[in-house]
Amino acid sequence: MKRFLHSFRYAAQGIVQAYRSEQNMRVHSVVAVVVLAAAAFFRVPGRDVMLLLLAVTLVLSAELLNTAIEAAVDLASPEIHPLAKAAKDTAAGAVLLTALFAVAAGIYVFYRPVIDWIAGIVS
Ligand SMILES: Nc1ncnc2c1ncn2[C@@H]1O[C@H](COP(=O)(O)OP(=O)(O)OP(=O)(O)O)[C@@H](O)[C@H]1O
Repeated sequence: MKRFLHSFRYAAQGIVQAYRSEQNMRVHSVVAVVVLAAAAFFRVPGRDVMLLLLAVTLVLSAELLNTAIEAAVDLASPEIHPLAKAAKDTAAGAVLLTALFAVAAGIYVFYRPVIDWIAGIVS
């Protein structure tokens, strides 16, 4: 049980460390809060909120893995090496893919509510 609780503490330390060192983590988190606030404002259905939460979780998880890979590569290969570049660029590619999914999910969820909201203001 104690080891189990320790593993939670180490995981939390990893997340805090990523927030301290990675500006992208902070930017993605601010965007996530704004998106979830917008979901509350537009009263989007529960299943759409779950889709947004999935997108947010994917992006932040990919960013954490990217941070871990960057740290491991910098430790293993502080000098310039094509494999170091491949590892870092591939990890960054994973973040990009999840971010594109998040944009697609955002358009899917907010397109209709935003159109209806604008129509309500104009009419
Ligand atoms: N050891 C290395 N060997 C070869 N290319 C590297 C190496 N380190 C970094 N690079 C190249 O430089 C790019 C930027 O590397 P860096 O470590 O600054 O990552 P970053 O994505 O900018 O990190 P951060 O998210 O902290 O800003 C990498 O994507 C890679 O193409």
